[in-house]
Amino acid sequence: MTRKIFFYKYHGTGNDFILIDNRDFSFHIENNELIKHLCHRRFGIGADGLILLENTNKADFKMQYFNSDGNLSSMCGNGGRCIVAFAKYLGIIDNTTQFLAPDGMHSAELTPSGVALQMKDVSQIEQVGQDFYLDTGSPHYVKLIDSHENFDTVSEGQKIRYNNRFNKVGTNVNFVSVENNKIILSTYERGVEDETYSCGTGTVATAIVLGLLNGKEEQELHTKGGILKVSYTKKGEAFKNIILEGPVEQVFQGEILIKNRSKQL
Ligand SMILES: N[C@@H](CCC[C@H](N)C(=O)O)C(=O)O
Repeated sequence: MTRKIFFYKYHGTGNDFILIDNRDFSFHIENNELIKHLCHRRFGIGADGLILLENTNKADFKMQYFNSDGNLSSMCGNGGRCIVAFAKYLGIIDNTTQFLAPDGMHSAELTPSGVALQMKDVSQIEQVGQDFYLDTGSPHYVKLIDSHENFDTVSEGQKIRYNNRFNKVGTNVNFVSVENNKIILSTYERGVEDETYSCGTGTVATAIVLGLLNGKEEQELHTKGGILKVSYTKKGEAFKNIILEGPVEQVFQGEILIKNRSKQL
């Protein structure tokens, strides 16, 4: 028998996601093969990840995030911005919200230019040679490079993501250059195992690293899929009140046909 599940497709600066209203818990999160299939760009809908909006008694809603490999993962900044717009679309929230995400509670608001999302405070930043490693809700390695011209983010990203240190748990890898006064960022994402057009937690990690070096508390970063703004307050060693802001867009609605593909659904 074929079952149908309604889905929505959103992107935040080109980081694209399948969103499902799972307040009735009818979509089973153990179904990693189905999630992987839905995210497949040839055989499925195609997306960098899948996000479930669920009920919780602790906040307006709960966000569950899966990478396109089908596995439940840590925080997704662009996905967090998309789910806020989705909650507004569903009439769950008005213009401000508190919601529960994989790394804890977040507050967010809809702004004229999209969604501004408060990210978790960051105080531990490890220097690795000339590079940096930090957790902004998800783990991020940040490397400063001279230029993105002829730079291969996938192969350079894989060298770090699969090195002895990160091979098992993985890391996202960000490359940043400053060209013509523009901050240009590219990201190799674990769990997608490819370059994505933008990564919210990676943009925050990169802005923090740049903030350590240039002292600025507000920066605009250019990703492949658009511009994201990051601001924060630096208190001693800690970066607090971190806000990630940028556009989000609902681009599709449709029905997923479940043809006995999965035992759980
Ligand atoms: N695209 C995301 C990051 C998603 C999580 C990442 N792939 C991981 O598993 O660490 C973002 O916008 O932050």
